[in-house]
Amino acid sequence: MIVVLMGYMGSGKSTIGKKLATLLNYDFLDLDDFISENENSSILSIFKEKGEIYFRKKETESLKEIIDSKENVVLGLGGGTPCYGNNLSLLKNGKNVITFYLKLSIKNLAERLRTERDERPLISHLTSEEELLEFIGKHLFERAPYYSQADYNINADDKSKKDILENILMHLI
Ligand SMILES: Nc1ncnc2c1ncn2[C@@H]1O[C@H](COP(=O)(O)OP(=O)(O)O)[C@@H](O)[C@H]1O
Ligand SMILES: O=C(O)C1=C[C@@H](OP(=O)(O)O)[C@@H](O)[C@H](O)C1
Ligand SMILES: [Mg+2]
Repeated sequence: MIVVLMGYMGSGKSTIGKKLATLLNYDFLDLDDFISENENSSILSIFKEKGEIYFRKKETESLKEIIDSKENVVLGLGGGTPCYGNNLSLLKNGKNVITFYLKLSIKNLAERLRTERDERPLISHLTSEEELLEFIGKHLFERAPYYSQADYNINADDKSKKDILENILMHLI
């Protein structure tokens, strides 16, 4: 089985994904890290030096490779992954792929991302709190229709990591 976590930047895909993998005794794969390692470059540098279109191409190629070749892994996507190209179809049609959307409010996301903008090229330029809130609001409105097609929507707003993990595990066991 491939357990996939999707959701907006800062929703906890990487953090929860690692813990979930440990609990399931699966390997954890973070799509961003997979791309970074293959490209020998940080996500921020890939965006800066090669541009977002290049990143999106690598993102789709990497997703395909993982879905075709891995088993018993938890996969944390990037925030944009389900919203580009045929990525969502790859996930929905993948054999033994189960998808979870970590769903958080704009307010919760902004609180987390306020201190974590530097490594995230799409928001690193936003300086004021109002700008960040406005950006997330519009962006999430565009992306939510993709995220909500996950097999399970997990309410992660104000929830502890433990609560979120229990909720996910409930659907897996
Ligand atoms: N349930 C939670 N409660 C509080 N903070 C959390 C929770 N889940 C994740 N975080 C924190 O939110 C930040 C973003 O998490 P991260 O896993 O990097 O998100 P993503 O990979 O979805 O962008 C990190 O600082 C992480 O420690
Ligand atoms: O939302 C996005 O389009 C992106 C989210 C990032 O991953 P996280 O969601 O882990 O921050 C990373 O893939 C890249 O910066 C683009
Ligand atoms: Mg991440």
